[in-house]
Amino acid sequence: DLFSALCKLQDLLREEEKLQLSLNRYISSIQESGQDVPPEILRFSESLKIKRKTIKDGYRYIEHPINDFHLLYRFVVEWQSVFDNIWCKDCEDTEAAKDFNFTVQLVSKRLGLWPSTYDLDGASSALLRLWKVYKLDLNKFINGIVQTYTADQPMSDDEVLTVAKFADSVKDDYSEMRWLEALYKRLQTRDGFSYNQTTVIRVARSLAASFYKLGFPKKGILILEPFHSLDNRGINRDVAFYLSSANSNENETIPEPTPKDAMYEALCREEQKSLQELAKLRCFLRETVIPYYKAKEEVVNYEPRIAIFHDVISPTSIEHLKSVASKGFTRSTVFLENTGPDGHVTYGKLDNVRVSQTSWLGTDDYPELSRLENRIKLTTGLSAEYKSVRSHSEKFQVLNYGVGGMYTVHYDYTGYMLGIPSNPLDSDDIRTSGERMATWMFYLNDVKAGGATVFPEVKTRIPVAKGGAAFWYNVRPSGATDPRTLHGGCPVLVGSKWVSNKWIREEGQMDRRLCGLTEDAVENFPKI
Ligand SMILES: O=C(O)CCC(=O)C(=O)O
Ligand SMILES: [Fe+2]
Repeated sequence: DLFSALCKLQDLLREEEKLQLSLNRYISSIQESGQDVPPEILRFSESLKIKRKTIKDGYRYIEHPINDFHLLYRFVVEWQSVFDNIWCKDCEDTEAAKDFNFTVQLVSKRLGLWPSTYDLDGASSALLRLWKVYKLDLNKFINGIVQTYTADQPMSDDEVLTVAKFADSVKDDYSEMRWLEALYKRLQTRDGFSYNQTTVIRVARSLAASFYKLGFPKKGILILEPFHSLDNRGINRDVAFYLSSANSNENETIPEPTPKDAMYEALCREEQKSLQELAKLRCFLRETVIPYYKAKEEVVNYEPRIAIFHDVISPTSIEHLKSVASKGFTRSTVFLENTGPDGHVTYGKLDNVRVSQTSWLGTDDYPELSRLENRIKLTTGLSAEYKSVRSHSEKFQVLNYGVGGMYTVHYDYTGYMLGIPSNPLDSDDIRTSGERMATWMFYLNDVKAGGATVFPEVKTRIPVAKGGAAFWYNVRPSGATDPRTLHGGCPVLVGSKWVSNKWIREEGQMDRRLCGLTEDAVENFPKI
């Protein structure tokens, strides 16, 4: 979906300006010829004027989840209905309509794919995810408020209903109820609220139905009570139905479902280590082979050791990485076997567990990146040299997550050890390089809210800090994979997130990391 693809949203924002200009031309030429413009088109054009006026900085606009939702909603629902209105299949198009349709076709060509309901579903799913993971106040969220960041407009009633309907479609009854409830509350506090308004009735009935679905018919009856005097047939029927299934021992509160990855989500919100454990963590200046260079190491977990190295990449290198990576972005895949309908097996597939854009950069194409490889070697003692066969490391993988972008918990190791037949479809460089022994991950920007890297098995959290890097071993000194390294990237709440992975392989580390004498040997790190 487009929701978390930053550059795609920027394209939409830019192309919308062209559509807007063209629509204005269409309206004035219809008016000049003395005809009437359909009122719904005039209404849309007026509201668009107001919405687009506040977009001064397009980049800042799409950093907010509610703005992103607005943008996609406009394309999938509102613009679509304008097109349907102006485009006339069986009649002779007027010059004005022809001109407008021509612009639409041009824009459509430039965008490649027009945003679809699939993308809007992705956007709804992202809003639900952010609300749940960060336990956002829903009344504020639908009004566009996330911490100190406010969207240009609150969500419209129809937009909130879209998210509730999506929750219903994926059988997330609890979320559907909460979103309808928040909308109903908002309607109640609005000037001119009245029980006989069609929107109010519609939302109240949907809310009552969702209470019923959750097994709380009495709450449904209570919601519909103020509407009794209307003597509305539909409402009366609903109430009679809920009455027939109500029983006296209905609970007061509706239990909130527990999430599948509760520790991941808790860590995304805040650190979960006890104060005693936190008190033992230390920062070190780690000696390197260069006498005057000591690496700033902050230990965030001892067993297994997970560290942040601060200030290991300069702003210039960061800009360079980002700019070359942007040219080659594709939607990230995960390393999964995927059997097609014809039985043909491919590796890597699109999946909602990993929502980001990816680009691979090697020293074969960008020799200047060897300086960064040297920096990693200097700091970790491991060789990060990229080679076309028996490589010591993989290419730099640059990732860009937009709002809602994330990577659910996973292991970085592949299960392919040195000397063991590996994925035959891997390229020569890494097929011959063994396991992903260690992960080095540069943080290339600051994220306004969200986006931490978290390790649920060891209750460890790495907040994003530009210019730093995270480092840990995915295998023990013996070479056994270490499941305690389970980790994930938290959803971006506001802003965007840029990181670059460098996976260090077994090959080439022979005399750099000692294997120890026992199966469970650990490195002799300084300990507190
Ligand atoms: O973005 C993050 O914080 C984690 C990324 C990650 O774990 C990966 O790309 O393997
Ligand atoms: Fe990872």
